[in-house]
Amino acid sequence: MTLELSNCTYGYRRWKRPVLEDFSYALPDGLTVLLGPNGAGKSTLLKLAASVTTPQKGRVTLDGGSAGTSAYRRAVAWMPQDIVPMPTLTAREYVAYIGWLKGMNRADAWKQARKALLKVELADQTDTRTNRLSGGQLRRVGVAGALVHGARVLLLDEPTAGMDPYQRRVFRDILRGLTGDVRVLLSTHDVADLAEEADHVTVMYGGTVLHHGNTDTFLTHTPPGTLAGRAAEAAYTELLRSRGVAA
Ligand SMILES: Nc1ncnc2c1ncn2[C@@H]1O[C@H](COP(=O)(O)OP(=O)(O)OP(=O)(O)O)[C@@H](O)[C@H]1O
Repeated sequence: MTLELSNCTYGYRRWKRPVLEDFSYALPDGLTVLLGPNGAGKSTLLKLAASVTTPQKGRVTLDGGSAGTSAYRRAVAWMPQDIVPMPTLTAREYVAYIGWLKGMNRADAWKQARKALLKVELADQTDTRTNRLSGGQLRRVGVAGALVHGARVLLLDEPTAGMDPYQRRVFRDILRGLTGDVRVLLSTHDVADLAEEADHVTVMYGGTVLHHGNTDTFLTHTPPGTLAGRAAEAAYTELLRSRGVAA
């Protein structure tokens, strides 16, 4: 199963330089952590892969099938960077609605929404309206939304931002518990928290991929003498520095 962006160009404004230009990327198996400074293009890459936006040039495909088809949308889950609460919907209704939009029937979506909320430990908030949830709780609702339809590819935009340390751990356990050939691309600034969990690390800067490889290769950039638990963070900083890029 391969999700691929081939020679994609995408810009938000016609008169401005595109954010991604002739950009190609193939999502490897397992968990890939996407790192990069603010404005590097991480969210843009995730939105194109999620088929939320369409490239002005190039193709986005899953096993050769084009993005935008219902099969593609069903197979690919996206958690946006900003989860917008819907005041009229409860947490369970919100997650079920995502499932329904992804092609599930109402009964399945309703049932799976509860299961997904249990996974993110929000069983006690299923009937709470989404505008009454805290920022961290709302992000967990977003994670539940990405899990609800049993997607084969999860695209998660800063899923742990605003989560407390315990919930970040619950989230890591959810990732470890994914079974079968589920591929995950996850953008984060919590380098220390997630990069060492990953199978692969992609670092973006200025709309290009600065580094892409397995986590061991990424960690070879860690300077000697780095404190335990800081290896990923130090490797990231060193990598940017060695390429003349300020983090
Ligand atoms: N809706 C938009 N309209 C215009 N420009 C945008 C829009 N969204 C993003 N951009 C621009 O596109 C570039 C890439 O942004 P993107 O959100 O993909 O970066 P990012 O790596 O996800 O950043 P961050 O870590 O801050 O979330 C930035 O220069 C940003 O200003």
